[in-house]
Amino acid sequence: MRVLAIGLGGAGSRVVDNLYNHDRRSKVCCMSAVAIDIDPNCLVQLRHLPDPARVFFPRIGVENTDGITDVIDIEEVMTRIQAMDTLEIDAILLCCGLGGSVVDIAPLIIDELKKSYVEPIFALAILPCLDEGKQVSAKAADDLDALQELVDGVILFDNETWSQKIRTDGTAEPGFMGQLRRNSGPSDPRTHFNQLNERISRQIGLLLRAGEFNEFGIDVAEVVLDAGEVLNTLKGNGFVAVGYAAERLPAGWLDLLYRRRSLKYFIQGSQEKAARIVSLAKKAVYEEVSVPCDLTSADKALVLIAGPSAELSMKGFQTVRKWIDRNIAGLEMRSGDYPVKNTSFVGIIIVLSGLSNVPRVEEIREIRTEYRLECEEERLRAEEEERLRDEEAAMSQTVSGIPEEEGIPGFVSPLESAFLEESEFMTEPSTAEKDEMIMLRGNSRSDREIRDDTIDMLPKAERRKEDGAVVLPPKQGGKGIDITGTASVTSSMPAPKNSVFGPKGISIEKTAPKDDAITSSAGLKPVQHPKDGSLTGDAVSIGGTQRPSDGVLDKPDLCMRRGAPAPKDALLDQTGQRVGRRSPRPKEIDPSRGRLAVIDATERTKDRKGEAMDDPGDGGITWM
Ligand SMILES: Nc1nc2c(ncn2[C@@H]2O[C@H](COP(=O)(O)OP(=O)(O)OP(=O)(O)O)[C@@H](O)[C@H]2O)c(=O)[nH]1
Repeated sequence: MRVLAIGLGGAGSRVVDNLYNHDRRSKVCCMSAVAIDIDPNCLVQLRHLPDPARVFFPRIGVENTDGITDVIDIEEVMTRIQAMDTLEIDAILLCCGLGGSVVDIAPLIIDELKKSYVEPIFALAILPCLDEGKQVSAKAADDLDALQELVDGVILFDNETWSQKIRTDGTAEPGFMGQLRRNSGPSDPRTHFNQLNERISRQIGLLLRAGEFNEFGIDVAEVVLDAGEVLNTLKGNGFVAVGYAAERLPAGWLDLLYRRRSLKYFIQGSQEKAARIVSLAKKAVYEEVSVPCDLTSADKALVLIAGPSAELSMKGFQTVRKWIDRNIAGLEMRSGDYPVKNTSFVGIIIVLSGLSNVPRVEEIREIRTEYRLECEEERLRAEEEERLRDEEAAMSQTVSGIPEEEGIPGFVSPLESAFLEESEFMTEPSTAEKDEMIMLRGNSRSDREIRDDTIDMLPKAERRKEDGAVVLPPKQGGKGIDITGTASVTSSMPAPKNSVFGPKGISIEKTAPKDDAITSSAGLKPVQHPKDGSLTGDAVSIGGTQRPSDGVLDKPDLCMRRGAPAPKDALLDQTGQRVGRRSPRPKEIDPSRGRLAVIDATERTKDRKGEAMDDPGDGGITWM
């Protein structure tokens, strides 16, 4: 049949070059060929294709091979193809190495070819070797899937199988040449590819020439196999395997004379010929097939025997036909002979088409699945590492005091938190706490009466309602807590060491009491945990939860000390005064700090002024 062969990339170009050579050597000349590549070296090294058939697209401005479709101009490719002699072609054959980069343009070219040609398009797809890596195999599986959808049939050739076979055959070869090959070690890639391409050209080339003949080398066939039958076998969108086996005929004049003379030898000879065809057929299917496959999974088959017409045993041919016909899954079975005059070889081609069980295809698909999983794992691992790095960076920033990035929560341990809080507390002005206390102060105003009645230790006449003392709102369902009473006891003593009365007066919040009734104000702290001995007396019971009835407290002469045991504090004992009496102001502490109201700086100023003006002689105890 007449074929337009298009080679894509390095592999495709070399294969087409070799096919072209076989076609020209057979003098059948049924092939037009073109090679497309982005590697100039590859095109230059082709040995048989004419220069116009080599189409080169320089990779200019494209960094990686992902943009191969940008490098190769499909319109230019189509122009070059249409300029060739393609008028009488029966089919288009696209040759490419799967897993490469140039094969990526195959779908685009096929689309364009379908617009211009009605002839069937087949692909000759070369599967990569396993040692080329999982990525190449995975891409090969993708390429294969893409091609299978677009073309009428995919002829598979497995580099892995044939590379191993060539190595084994080379080392097993007897004689001097075999010894030479064994000593020379592994062949270089170019020689190795040439050997592979030679195999491809024999298998596919002979098939393409079936039905074609020339006046010099080809006899008339007994069972003619025309191009249409070959094409019908290949069609069907399935995978195609081509088995090819050949044997050199015994040579020499003596053998020829002996055969002509002896009837016995003639009978033996015809059996040998039939047996040769059968053994060649088995070899073609089981050993020399382009891709190992399951014969019984084939949908269609074609048998073609070739050689000198005298050597083509019709008996053997029929036996092979029956054998294939019985074993394939489908019903389509075609066969023919291809007599060649001037050859010393007998060969057979068996085409198995519509294959559903090709182990190597399954293998590269499994490799693809594995590879994708590995890529996914790799991606997840990279993301996890990235996340951990970010977290570590955020933590180190937090620890070193660098503000965290917005939106990224940082983790601070309780110890660090306390440390930071302490630092802030020691350095910041107490404005925030003052605000909070101002709010409490509002509450205290509303309860001032209660406070005054509860803990007044001074003569009532001397007490002012506007003395600025703060009283917490009464605990729900019960008793009001008098901060003033509490504080008054404390303030009568020298400033306690407790941090509650730290220099800034803010430590109240830091040592917040546990009692839920006083969570809104830290001012109760000194009452609950007094460290000063003076707090063990009357003042504690006053500032505590015991609330006397209003009627009792309204008595003007009521003095808490009278009902309580004498305080143990030596200071109080010495003075012999009532607790409620003003004591000298401690020098080191601003007297106003004894009151909760002093937290607010402005209020404190006002209060100080108010005290100075309105309440100058309260005896000292109201300063707190
Ligand atoms: N049978 C055979 N296979 C080949 C040959 N050259 C390469 N291959 C195989 O084909 C696959 C694709 O290789 P190439 O066709 O050279 O790749 P490309 O499309 O030119 O693109 P690059 O990946 O850039 O080289 C490789 O993985 C090989 O397995 C060759 O000459 N003969």
